[in-house]
Amino acid sequence: MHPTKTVTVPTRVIGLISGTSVDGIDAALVEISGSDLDLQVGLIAGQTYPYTAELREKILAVGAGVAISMAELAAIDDAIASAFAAAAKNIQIGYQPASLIGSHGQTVYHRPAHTDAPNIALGYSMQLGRGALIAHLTGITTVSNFRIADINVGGHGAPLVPRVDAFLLSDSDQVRCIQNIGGIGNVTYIPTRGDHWLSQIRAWDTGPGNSLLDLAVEYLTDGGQSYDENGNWAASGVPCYSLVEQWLQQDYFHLPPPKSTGRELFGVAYLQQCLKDAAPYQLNPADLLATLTELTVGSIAHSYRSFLPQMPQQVLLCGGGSRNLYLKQRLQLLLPSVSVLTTDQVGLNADFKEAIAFAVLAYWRQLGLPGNLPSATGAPGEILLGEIHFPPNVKLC
Ligand SMILES: Nc1ncnc2c1ncn2[C@@H]1O[C@H](COP(=O)(O)OP(=O)(O)OP(=O)(O)O)[C@@H](O)[C@H]1O
Ligand SMILES: CC(=O)N[C@H]1[C@@H]2OC[C@@H](O2)[C@@H](O)[C@@H]1O[C@H](C)C(=O)O
Repeated sequence: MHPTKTVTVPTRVIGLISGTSVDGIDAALVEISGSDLDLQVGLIAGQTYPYTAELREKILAVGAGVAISMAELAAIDDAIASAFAAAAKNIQIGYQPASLIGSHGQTVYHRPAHTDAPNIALGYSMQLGRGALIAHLTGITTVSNFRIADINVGGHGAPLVPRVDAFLLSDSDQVRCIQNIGGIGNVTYIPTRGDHWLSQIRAWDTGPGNSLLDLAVEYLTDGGQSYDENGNWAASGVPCYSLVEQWLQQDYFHLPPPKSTGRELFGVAYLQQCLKDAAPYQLNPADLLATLTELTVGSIAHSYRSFLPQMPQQVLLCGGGSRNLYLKQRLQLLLPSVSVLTTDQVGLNADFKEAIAFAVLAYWRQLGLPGNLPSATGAPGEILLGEIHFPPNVKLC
């Protein structure tokens, strides 16, 4: 795993992703130069484009296992691609246009190898919003379907952001953990830059981020609210530690990395079980939210203690959960020796980091550079990620 020296010219790229919260499309218009240790990314514009309520509901239903026909699947795939293409067009308004798009798409299913299908050697992960249609609608070369190459060689295909974290957020003095708190949480542990630092990086999905909290808020408000702004509601409650301890016994938290997960595990059925477990304690809504927050931060702290080679000096939060002040405060209490900050505080936008990462992954694909980190995904080696789709105006030969 040797950093390479590739001569590059600054490239304007759009990164697109809708994550496991299914709250909308994060779009980042960036200017990228360099390749690895000299990688530089300037964020020109970042915007979230919410899905229509109808499309969001369909996506959540498909993700939750509701049966649909192949024709309906194709229609959802194309509706997502059209929404992604519209986001890509919109983010460029008023700026020099981009020459490349990196689109993660929308995950609707993720099954790591040997989970629920012990005899199948390869995992399965499905992201909708086909890149070919995005390229067709925008006229811009589009890289998509990033996870499949890693999965095809036996990796989890997730998390994929760690290699980007490594080159944008490593430091010569500080050992860092980059902790994303989206629907699902994931960490990238980065030792200080030095000999073999890249091969010493560790990364995995820590478990629930906001997924259970959001579902609980929706349940408690009868669909009136979709999340707990700043964690204010949870902050007015008291966590039930016996429940948190009970929930932390769950297998996933004890599985050694590399590991990945999704709403298939930490989704509606999981929350229903949590509500059943909580019934004897007669928690009020605020206590329930405080307890679920404690599960998120407890699972993060537990996984650091169990699986990191050493505690970091800094944890840099990103993703929507980094705005949840109560959650951040609770995490700081559980990690007293660590400074809990956000990636904003070291110059990388915490809301658009994932979108930026998929712009970088597309750029690396175009340069012929690998995008995965084998220590993060469990793949046997580095590999090129993403399928390239050319727009109709490009001469193919
Ligand atoms: N001000 C806020 N206060 C509390 N929570 C917030 C705030 N803003 C966003 N969030 C939480 O962040 C979530 C969205 O986070 P994000 O967009 O990072 O998730 P995602 O990218 O969909 O997920 P993943 O990273 O798992 O793919 C919201 O659903 C909400 O729970
Ligand atoms: C299958 C899938 O979409 N996984 C997401 C999810 O959301 C957070 C966590 O679980 C992470 O593993 C991944 O996304 C980021 C962008 C990644 O691949 O690094």
